[in-house]
Amino acid sequence: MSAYNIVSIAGSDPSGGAGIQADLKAFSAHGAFGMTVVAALTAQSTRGVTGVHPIPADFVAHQMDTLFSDATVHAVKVGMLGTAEVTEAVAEAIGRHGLPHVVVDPVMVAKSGDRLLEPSAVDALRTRLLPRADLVTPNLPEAADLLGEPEAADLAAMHEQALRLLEFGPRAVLLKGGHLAGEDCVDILVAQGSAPVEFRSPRVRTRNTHGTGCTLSSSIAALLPQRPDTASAVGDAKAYLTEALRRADEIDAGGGQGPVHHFHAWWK
Ligand SMILES: Nc1ncnc2c1ncn2[C@@H]1O[C@H](COP(=O)(O)OP(=O)(O)O)[C@@H](O)[C@H]1O
Ligand SMILES: Cc1ncc(COP(=O)(O)OP(=O)(O)O)c(N)n1
Repeated sequence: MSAYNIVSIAGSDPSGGAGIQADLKAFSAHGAFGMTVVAALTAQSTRGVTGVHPIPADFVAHQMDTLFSDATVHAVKVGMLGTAEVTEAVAEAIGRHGLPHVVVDPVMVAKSGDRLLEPSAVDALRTRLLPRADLVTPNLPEAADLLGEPEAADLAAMHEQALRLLEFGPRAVLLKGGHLAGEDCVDILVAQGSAPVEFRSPRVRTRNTHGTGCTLSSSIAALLPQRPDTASAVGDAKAYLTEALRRADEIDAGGGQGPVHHFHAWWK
């Protein structure tokens, strides 16, 4: 019997590399039982997003209420929400159900450049959802958008922005540095009352980085109930992701930017 039920509240990526499909794979890879609340549909392949179809906010809330009135949930990962209405409904239901270990990946734009959150929803994300998050995991463009300032260009600026993001109310911020140039990919974890922690991994030279943010945040959500603290969950999740990137070229899911290898530890 699996000890942990982890829920992904996120969008669907039919190509399987990001969104709820990636989240379920990452949950499973970490020995957790995955559940989903579908918050948006996309038409998407490794070459990009060709369409977004929102789910009515009341039906997203209905999925949450139905699931949480039955199952015990040990952690939650929130990803693509698409609209302000869905963002508000998810934030409200998280509060109403008192969900534990809430990891928010504030998905705004895919690596292909396609917009996944309508611009008018950024305020709801900032003011309604972030205060309910135990951990928020923006990449550099998302952090800049949330703060309304230019993207951090070095580690010092990343530290400053991570601390300013804490002021929106999450208990911790993991600012991801994959978009900075350099031999290493460095992410910074800050939390109220503790010293910042840097997580550094060698940059893997692969084109197949689709879904790295989804995979990292869902791995952290799966590990939080299994680890003594957030830093330990982040460190183990990043090590898993780095290996998934090293083995990414073994998967052939299309002709564009492909997925990471979620099951690198099992498939020989
Ligand atoms: N080529 C790479 N090699 C190793 N780690 C990477 C690589 N690209 C991104 N990462 C790591 O993947 C995670 C997500 O990356 P990032 O690109 O910053 O966010 P997103 O996928 O949301 O755009 C971070 O831990 C980052 O350091
Ligand atoms: C449905 C869906 N959700 C999220 C994303 C973005 O995922 P992310 O992990 O940030 O990866 P990239 O798109 O940046 O490669 C998505 N594309 N689709």
